[in-house]
Amino acid sequence: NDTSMQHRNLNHMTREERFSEAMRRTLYALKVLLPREGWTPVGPEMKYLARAIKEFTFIIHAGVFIPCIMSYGTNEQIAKWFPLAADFRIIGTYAQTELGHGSFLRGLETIATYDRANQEFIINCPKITAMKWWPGDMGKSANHVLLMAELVIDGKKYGMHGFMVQIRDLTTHEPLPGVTVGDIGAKLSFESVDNGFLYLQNVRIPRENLLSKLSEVHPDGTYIKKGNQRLMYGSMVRVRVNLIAHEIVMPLAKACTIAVRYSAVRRQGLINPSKEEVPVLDYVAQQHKLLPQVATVFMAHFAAKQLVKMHHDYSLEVEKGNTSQLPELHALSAGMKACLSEQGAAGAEIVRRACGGHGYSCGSGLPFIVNRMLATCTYEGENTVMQLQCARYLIKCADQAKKDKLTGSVWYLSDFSNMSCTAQTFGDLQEPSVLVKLHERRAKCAVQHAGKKMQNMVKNGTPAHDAWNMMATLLINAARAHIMQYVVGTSVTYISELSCSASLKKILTQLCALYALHNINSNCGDFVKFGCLTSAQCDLAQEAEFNLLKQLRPDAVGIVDSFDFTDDILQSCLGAYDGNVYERLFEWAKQAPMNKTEVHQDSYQYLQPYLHEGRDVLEGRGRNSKL
Ligand SMILES: CCCCCCCCCCC/C=C/C(=O)SCCNC(=O)CCNC(=O)[C@H](O)C(C)(C)COP(=O)(O)OP(=O)(O)OC[C@H]1O[C@@H](n2cnc3c(N)ncnc32)[C@H](O)[C@@H]1OP(=O)(O)O
Ligand SMILES: Cc1cc2nc3c(=O)[nH]c(=O)nc-3n(C[C@H](O)[C@H](O)[C@H](O)COP(=O)(O)OP(=O)(O)OC[C@H]3O[C@@H](n4cnc5c(N)ncnc54)[C@H](O)[C@@H]3O)c2cc1C
Repeated sequence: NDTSMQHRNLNHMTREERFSEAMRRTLYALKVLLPREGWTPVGPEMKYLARAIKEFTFIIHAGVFIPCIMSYGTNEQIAKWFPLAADFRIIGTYAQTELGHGSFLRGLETIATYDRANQEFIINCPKITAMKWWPGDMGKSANHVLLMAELVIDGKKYGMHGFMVQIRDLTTHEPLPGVTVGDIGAKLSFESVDNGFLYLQNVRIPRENLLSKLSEVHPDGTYIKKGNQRLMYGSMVRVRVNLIAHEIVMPLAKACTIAVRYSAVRRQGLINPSKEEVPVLDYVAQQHKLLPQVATVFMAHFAAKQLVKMHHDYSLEVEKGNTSQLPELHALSAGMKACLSEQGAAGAEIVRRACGGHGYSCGSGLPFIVNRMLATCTYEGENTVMQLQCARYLIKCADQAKKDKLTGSVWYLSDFSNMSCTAQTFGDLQEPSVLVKLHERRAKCAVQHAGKKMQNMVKNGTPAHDAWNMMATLLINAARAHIMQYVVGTSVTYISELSCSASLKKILTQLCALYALHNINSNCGDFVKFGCLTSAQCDLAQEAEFNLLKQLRPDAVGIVDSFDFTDDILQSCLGAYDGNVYERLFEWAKQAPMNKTEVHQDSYQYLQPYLHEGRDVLEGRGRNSKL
């Protein structure tokens, strides 16, 4: 309720106004509202902010830069930089992606060469493709970067390492010598974020600025490895784990809230010709668009909670020196980020489109959400690349399953029990245990199918890397199937263990079944091809989904109300709690800058001459037509 936190109408602001407004609001929130004993920029308050502020700055500073200091810094380096970063006395970003490389990290070209005589690293972008490009907060805000660069000592390359590099003067904010930095220009979304470019030319930093938890360089240039070098990729794992809740579940919940509320208000057309116009939410076609997306919000939320717990437990083990969980966590986080961002972004567009013309208006709040969710499919690991990383792990596990009993998220790959489905009615197919088994079997068959195809190609003389490349689409499907069985399985377990009222558990169970059935019906080719379902059972699966839509329709608005977004957070004329859609749309449109004058001044410049001529024609005064 603090007016300083209330959103102004972002759609009627320029990009620079939005950049300034987001910075003002974020700093106000962080500096005024939140500091409490033990506050940290990655604590629960940040989660509140991520929910409450439609556009805020310093996402990378708080969500990536600071956690990286904790992950890659020694205790001394943490003691030095964490307090400065937590109090915003330094503003940082995570500068890894380059103009020429983002996915293939071994191809990064920025070099950090050790200068033994001066005990410094010389940072250099040897050519334009080495320039850092995309990091958030880097164009105009950050004065430091956590620079990911190839470490070179005496001409020998040691791979990607993290370096703390100051890029702007802490007083004047001017770029330092050797630093060319700026904003990369307009993007599909994240208008308020200054994603930037950074060209470093022979910038010198002290030896102590190599973040040295995992490796260090002694004054004489001796390189010491201190841990599993794959932990150098740990920041990306953490962000992939965290972004699911904040950048996928939360925005999709907002979009569903808007679309379901609007669909309950919007009357359009007739179902029974003898009755009055119906709310579009009464159309089964509309329920089929909206309710599976509502279900996705809950299931992705439950699965993300499990992943966050797994990441937390893994982090505790890493502190003890045990990194054995890293391969599974990497595969799961990469796969979850890719598959849920794909589902979430597609789902947000489905519900936007379900709102007709007003869903195309920025006043609905939906285009903002859709465009922003599209970015989740690219950043923090482009989805295709992430799905292939997940598949790489699955293929290895499938081989291992032939001789070992697997555990963890891949346990089903060594489950050779009879998994045939005996469902005879659509009710049988709404049973959580049946749905879990179906998803496990489909995933196991998809992984084995891709693996078998590649093995056969290699047996016939195809090089393994070519077989991998040619079967990539099957591998990606296997990764998706694996994640779907993980989401369904963890959600069923989570709901069964949830202590809540029977009526709430019934609704959550129905939503879980809806999510699973919608996934089956959207991928029934796999389920039939792998013998999981007969054609007749596929019909029952569709019947089961339609039955759940009917059961959930009466509670649809109550379910999205439970997300408890305020009108200020939603910023939507269609999704406001009072349902006064038309009055809100009209008021919103009238505030558009285009309407600040009755006649737009450019009309006088370009249109007026023709208007006069038009009047002459209308009043019978001919004119020499030159047309
Ligand atoms: C309150 C805060 C809320 C959070 C809100 C967040 C908002 C987000 C805003 C947006 C921020 C965006 C930031 C960015 O985009 S940062 C840049 C992200 N970039 C990437 O993700 C790059 C993706 N590419 C890679 O990770 C690697 O290049 C790739 C893994 C694809 C390949 O690496 P490499 O060639 O070195 O490895 P291989 O494929 O050959 O595999 C080698 C082995 O290493 C294992 N591996 C790979 N990655 C990891 C990892 N991350 N962790 C652990 N292990 C890993 C891989 O499995 C191989 O193992 P095996 O040999 O055993 O199979
Ligand atoms: C909004 C936003 C914010 C970002 N913030 C940051 C940030 O703060 N810090 C940072 O360092 N970076 C950031 N990035 C950059 C982001 O991490 C990269 O864009 C991402 O990693 C993808 O890399 P790329 O852009 O080089 O695409 P590429 O890797 O070039 O991908 C291009 C295409 O090639 C395909 N492809 C690539 N490799 C393979 C493969 N092995 N197999 C099959 N297909 C492949 C991809 O699937 C894709 O379709 C941000 C990007 C965006 C959009």
